[in-house]
Amino acid sequence: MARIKTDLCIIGAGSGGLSLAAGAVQMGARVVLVEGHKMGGDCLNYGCVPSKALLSAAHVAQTIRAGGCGIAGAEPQVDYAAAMDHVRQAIATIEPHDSVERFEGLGVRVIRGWGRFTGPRALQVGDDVIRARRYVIATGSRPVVPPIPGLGDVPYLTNETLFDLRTRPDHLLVIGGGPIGLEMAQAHARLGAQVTVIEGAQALGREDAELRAVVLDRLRAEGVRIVEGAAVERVAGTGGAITVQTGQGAFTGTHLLVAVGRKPALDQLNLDAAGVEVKDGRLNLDRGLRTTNRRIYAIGDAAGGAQFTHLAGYQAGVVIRPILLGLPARARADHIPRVTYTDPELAQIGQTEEEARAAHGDRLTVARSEFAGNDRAIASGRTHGAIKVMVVKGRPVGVAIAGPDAGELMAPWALAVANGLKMGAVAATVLPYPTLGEVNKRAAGAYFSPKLFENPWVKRGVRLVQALVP
Ligand SMILES: Cc1cc2nc3c(=O)[nH]c(=O)nc-3n(C[C@H](O)[C@H](O)[C@H](O)COP(=O)(O)OP(=O)(O)OC[C@H]3O[C@@H](n4cnc5c(N)ncnc54)[C@H](O)[C@@H]3O)c2cc1C
Ligand SMILES: NC(=O)c1ccc[n+]([C@@H]2O[C@H](COP(=O)([O-])OP(=O)(O)OC[C@H]3O[C@@H](n4cnc5c(N)ncnc54)[C@H](O)[C@@H]3O)[C@@H](O)[C@H]2O)c1
Repeated sequence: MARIKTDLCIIGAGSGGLSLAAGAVQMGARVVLVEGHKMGGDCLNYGCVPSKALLSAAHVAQTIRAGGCGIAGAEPQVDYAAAMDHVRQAIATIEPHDSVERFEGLGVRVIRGWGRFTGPRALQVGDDVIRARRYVIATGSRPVVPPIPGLGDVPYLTNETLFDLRTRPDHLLVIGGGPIGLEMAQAHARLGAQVTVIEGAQALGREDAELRAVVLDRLRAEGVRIVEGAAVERVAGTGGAITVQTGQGAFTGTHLLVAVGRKPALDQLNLDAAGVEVKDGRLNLDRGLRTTNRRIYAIGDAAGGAQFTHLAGYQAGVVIRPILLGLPARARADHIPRVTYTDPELAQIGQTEEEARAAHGDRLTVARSEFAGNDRAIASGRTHGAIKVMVVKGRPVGVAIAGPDAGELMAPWALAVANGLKMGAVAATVLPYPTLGEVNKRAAGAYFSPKLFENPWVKRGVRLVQALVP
């Protein structure tokens, strides 16, 4: 048995743990990183990377199928196993960046095994006991498996097994119309599968109602069946013929994907022994992401908030301040963007129109711009969608974009919201023509144009100057 003393022990080598380990060791701390399964965690192995790689394969198929700009469409020859090879290739290309070798090269001590607290300052991994000045729980999340009668008896998929498929499902049933469900629904439909999404409430229910509809309409137009308000009553069948019985009828498919959310992975940590309080499956954290044990912090999906790789990375930057430098830190949430990578993409930062209206009432102005009015979108035949900017006292409090490259278009708004910039900062930019990015400037312009063009004082002033100034 080895007794290891260190400054910082990070449990989980996923998006959050790796960011923190790389930052902390390069700033001079002694760092131990504990990983029980695959380096890179969910994002690399079962999440962002495989899902975006499969969506890209599906995008190629759809581009061929749809044609456009004067080019006739044709049914693409889809080799599902080859598309999954592309997924594997994408993972393999990124893998070295997250590998044990790279992190050991940086000076991190990487220990492979599952970590379990045996006391307030002791973590056991196999035969090793780690005594650290500070610990960070970065153990991610696991798929929620809802207590649906019969589910345990059918061979269902989750994001952890979906990317192992080598043969395209003939008919994929998806329970859950969140980002996982819809991204994978569109990917599979474009690769030639029949797809039915069964959603208990509203698909993409947290998103801006108007722009959510833009995405759902497109998916439906491409043949994805989306049944909303369908409470699942039971599941039955065998591989190849699985039936999901809902309040809205029964749906039978060949495969079933369960995508109804993910819960923090805390079970294995024996948190009681460490004096870390957990309530309803969530850690009790202060605003600086510290648990009820002052030596233990949590970041990423394990922290129990929104679940995004960039959020985990941001939170790594938050906890590094108190842990390494003894400085106070507070985690913000208002400036974290999110994107659902369907086509069109749906991107959001801050408040949706509904949330902003509830919070700010008449003080809210919604400035908008349509892709149909953007010259680049017109030239490339991708005119579906719009941007809405929720503005209070001249500052954006929320931005929602549905349309081509919506995620990329969020960049200036992420800058504005993070730094408290006013609409004038976006309106004052000069952007290359023709770019999709001009929708952002157009939306900012739309905020100012009533103030400028519908203002009688401005008109009077202009008339006066024209009459009096020689
Ligand atoms: C299908 C899918 C698509 C997604 N797409 C996106 C996207 O496009 N953009 C985005 O921002 N986010 C996306 N996400 C979310 C993103 O993957 C997560 O938010 C992110 O991975 C969280 O990082 P993390 O470090 O908290 O956890 P993880 O990356 O999951 O890492 C946790 C690690 O901890 C390890 N671990 C757990 N318990 C222990 C223990 N006791 N001891 C040792 N090790 C342990 C695990 O093995 C794992 O490697 C997606 C998720 C899914 C499922
Ligand atoms: N592009 C991205 O950033 C991205 C992509 C995928 C996943 N993620 C993250 O991963 C996490 C998990 O994603 P997700 O889509 O599984 O979860 P989610 O919680 O976002 O969506 C789950 C959906 O399933 C529905 N649902 C729940 N129980 C149900 C039931 N019994 N029957 C029918 N419908 C039911 C919910 O109403 C909800 O619409 C999310 O936090 C998400 O942010 C992010």
